[in-house]
Amino acid sequence: MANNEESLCEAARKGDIGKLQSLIDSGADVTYFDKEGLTPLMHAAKHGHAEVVKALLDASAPWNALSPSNLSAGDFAMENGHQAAFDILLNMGIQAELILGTIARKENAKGNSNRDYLEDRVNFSEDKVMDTESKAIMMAWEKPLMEAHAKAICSQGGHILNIGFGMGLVDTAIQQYGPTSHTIIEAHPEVYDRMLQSGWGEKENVKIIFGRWQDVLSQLESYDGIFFDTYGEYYEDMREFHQHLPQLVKPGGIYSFFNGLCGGNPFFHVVYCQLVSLELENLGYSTQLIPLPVKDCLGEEIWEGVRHKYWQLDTYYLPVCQSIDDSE
Ligand SMILES: C[S@@+](CC[C@H](N)C(=O)[O-])C[C@H]1O[C@@H](n2cnc3c(N)ncnc32)[C@H](O)[C@@H]1O
Repeated sequence: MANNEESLCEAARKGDIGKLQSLIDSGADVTYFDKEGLTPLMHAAKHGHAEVVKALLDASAPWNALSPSNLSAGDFAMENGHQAAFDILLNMGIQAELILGTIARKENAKGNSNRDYLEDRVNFSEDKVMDTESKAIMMAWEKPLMEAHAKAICSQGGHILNIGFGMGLVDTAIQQYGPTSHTIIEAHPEVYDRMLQSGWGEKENVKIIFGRWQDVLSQLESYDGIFFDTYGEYYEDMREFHQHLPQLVKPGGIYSFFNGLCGGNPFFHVVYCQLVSLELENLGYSTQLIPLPVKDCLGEEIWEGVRHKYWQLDTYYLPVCQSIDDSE
């Protein structure tokens, strides 16, 4: 059973491109998982056979299939330091996601992706805010990251916009820079009530706008610093927000966002970091990704009672985006 496919895996392991190609031509299944749960593409990537990786991708081998330990071919290439194979897989991932994005835009369900979340209850505790499915909306371990984001977007002073209040960590840090104005958009009624109860409505330089950012765009001005960190939305929603940056960011202004993109898989995270940088570049923004080590703030106990571990990587890449015209 599956003799051709076992031979395909073997040819991929050995880098035998001739054998591999003839197996593909005779109809061997490139989507096959062997008894270890690995695909021919994973074997080729693990051993750094770039030519074989390319041939398998050309034959429609899935670039994003996962092994039982949740690793993709790109992760195997990355772990083993095979740059050429890694580059081919990275390129493939970016192209595939660009196409997916185009399809998503065409099928756009009119941007109501987190309607259920916004109508549901929210549980607040000292170290996290959770939804009713025990998924974390925001967690206290992110505090140093939020402080670093605040520092980046407040570096020009002036008028600051934050989208998504959560635990108010980034907003507390923004206040420490004494901005001229500090606008906060928050869409969840319970988070909004809590903001008011804790005095955010009385701060002199703070303006709170209640609603989804999509619905309140007409109330916005332009800002020296903007931070975007919502919950329950898709990459496509953030991409839609990015289309508004030219109107929202003042000349010389800084934009940043919570970079939790594919935070559960190292290779997919690299794909999305590159993808978002590329898409921002097409809008006229350069993106610097500043590495911040996070391993030390992430003990296993942090995730107790949390259903989805949304971050599993050792380094956080904090994006700092600026108009390309400003940085020239
Ligand atoms: C991850 S939390 C933000 C955490 C925040 N950066 C902090 O430092 O605590 C996301 C917040 O965005 C809000 N939110 C979700 N979708 C939104 C939308 N479309 N517009 C505005 N706020 C939204 C959620 O209710 C939640 O309070």
